[in-house]
Amino acid sequence: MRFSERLQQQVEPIIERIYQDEFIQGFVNDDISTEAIKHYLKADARYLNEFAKVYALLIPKVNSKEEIKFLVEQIEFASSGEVGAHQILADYIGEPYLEVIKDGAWYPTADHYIKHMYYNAYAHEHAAYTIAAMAPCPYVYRRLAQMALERNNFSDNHKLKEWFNFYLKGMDELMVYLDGWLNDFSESCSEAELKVVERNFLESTVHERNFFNMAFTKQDWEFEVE
Ligand SMILES: Cc1ncc(CN)c(N)n1
Repeated sequence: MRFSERLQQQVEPIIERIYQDEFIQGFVNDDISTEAIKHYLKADARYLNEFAKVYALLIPKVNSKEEIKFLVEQIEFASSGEVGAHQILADYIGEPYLEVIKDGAWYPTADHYIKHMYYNAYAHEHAAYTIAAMAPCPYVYRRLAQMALERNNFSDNHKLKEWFNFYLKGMDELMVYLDGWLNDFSESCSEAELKVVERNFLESTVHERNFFNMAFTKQDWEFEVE
């Protein structure tokens, strides 16, 4: 079994838990609170902006023109293309997207997650450490979309079906690339290095779960600012 497949098998129980948690069940049942969606959008708009910048940090770590082009395309997608998925949620709650995200914030869980990626980008020269921390981002969303669309027969009136469709279609090429990088690394690195990379993937999958729960519970910092 290839390394990427082993990782994906390992995180399947975590993704099943994410699917069963209140946030995604709210999407499946087309019944999620406006406040939870707003919290998610405020956090995710910031997260995707930084996620795009983490891709930029990978450019000096790769060599071929093709890899550079791929990273540039992903910067474009994370910073602009994925707004399409956010727009579906803004339409669902009937509020203008830019208004919702204008006072976005780094809530504790989102903050922890993005720092996990930045740490790996700066602490390790090889791109695989960062890629392993980033790969659950598209992988978990595509898997959730597959689960939701396979397990439910959504009616044409289901308002959040489009959100699942967005992530079902858009992630394939990206996953082929990320898996390829991880598999190449796994063939040349030591056991100890592989353990760190594996852990990064697992930790980010847990971060994905925490991020949805952060939105559902409207998590915030517990201190007052003057
Ligand atoms: C936190 C998070 N993780 C993943 C995705 C899907 N790219 C996202 N928009 N936000």
